[in-house]
Amino acid sequence: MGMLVEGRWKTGEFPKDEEGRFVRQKTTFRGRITADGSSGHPAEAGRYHLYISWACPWAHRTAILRTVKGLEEAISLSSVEPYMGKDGWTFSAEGEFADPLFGESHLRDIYVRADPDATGRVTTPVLWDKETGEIVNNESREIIRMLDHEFEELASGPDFCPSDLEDEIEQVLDEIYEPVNNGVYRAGFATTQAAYEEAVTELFEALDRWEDVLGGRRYLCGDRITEADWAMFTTLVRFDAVYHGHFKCNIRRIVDYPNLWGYVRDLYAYPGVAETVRLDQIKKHYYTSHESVNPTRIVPVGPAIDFTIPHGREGI
Ligand SMILES: N[C@@H](CCC(=O)N[C@@H](CS)C(=O)NCC(=O)O)C(=O)O
Repeated sequence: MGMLVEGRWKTGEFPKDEEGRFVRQKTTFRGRITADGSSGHPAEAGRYHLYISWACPWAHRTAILRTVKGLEEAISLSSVEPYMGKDGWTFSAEGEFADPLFGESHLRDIYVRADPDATGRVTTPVLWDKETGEIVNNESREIIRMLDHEFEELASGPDFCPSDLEDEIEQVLDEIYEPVNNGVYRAGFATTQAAYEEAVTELFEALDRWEDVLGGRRYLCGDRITEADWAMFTTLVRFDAVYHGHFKCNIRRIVDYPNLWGYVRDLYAYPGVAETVRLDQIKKHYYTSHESVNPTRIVPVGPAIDFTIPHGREGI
């Protein structure tokens, strides 16, 4: 792991507090694309590029919104290599993981292009404006909202944050963030028993609660799929393959929860979504990148999970 300090790369450990709890750093680029262009980043076809990692659950949300909003033609996308070592995220010289815009070798080079004095972690996703040569935003929750709402002229597909549900969606996004989306990392990167147990307990309390909720409604906010579901999905779809073993989130598996397991399959079946789930890269990233957690870097072969089993949740 490392980070940029005034445009220079510094290597170091995962940030943690005095009790050994993993501390996620705040993101730094918080601009907006707007339909009317008032922000300086107008919604235009061909203008923006999404740098993602197929392995990363935060980036995965943005790749899903791009697909389900029918924006694949309008917004280009590429992935970094799944392995993230002391140099951070890297591009390969050619092929699937190359940088299609500048041919750079590291994702940090993109950050430094945007800001020669950039300070902070070099994270995916990155929403790049080809016209201004800037990073518009690198916070997934904000990027998915922009893809959902600001590309009306170019997008197809439903509104995943309709105004009548917006407050509830925001509330659910907040509610799942700490115990679930970030909770798996807090468990996995904890460096004390107490910090790990605190995170894993909160995580499974939250999963147990959502299991109950999903017994009575098809999706987190009712009968429509929303941004909150895509945010939950990218954590749950990785859960049994990486968080259960690698991050020691092993009180239960998702397949042990009838409602959560059906819910994941329901979302997986949404047109285009299965192609965004790259389990090979997910496993490779987690098991090989976190040397302190898995020093042998052996990638487990299992578990055998079939996300295509009919979910049977239509009537809920
Ligand atoms: N708040 C960010 C978090 C993004 C994030 O932490 N991405 C991870 C990959 S899963 C990353 O790039 N980590 C590299 C690092 O922290 O150095 C978001 O939701 O977009």
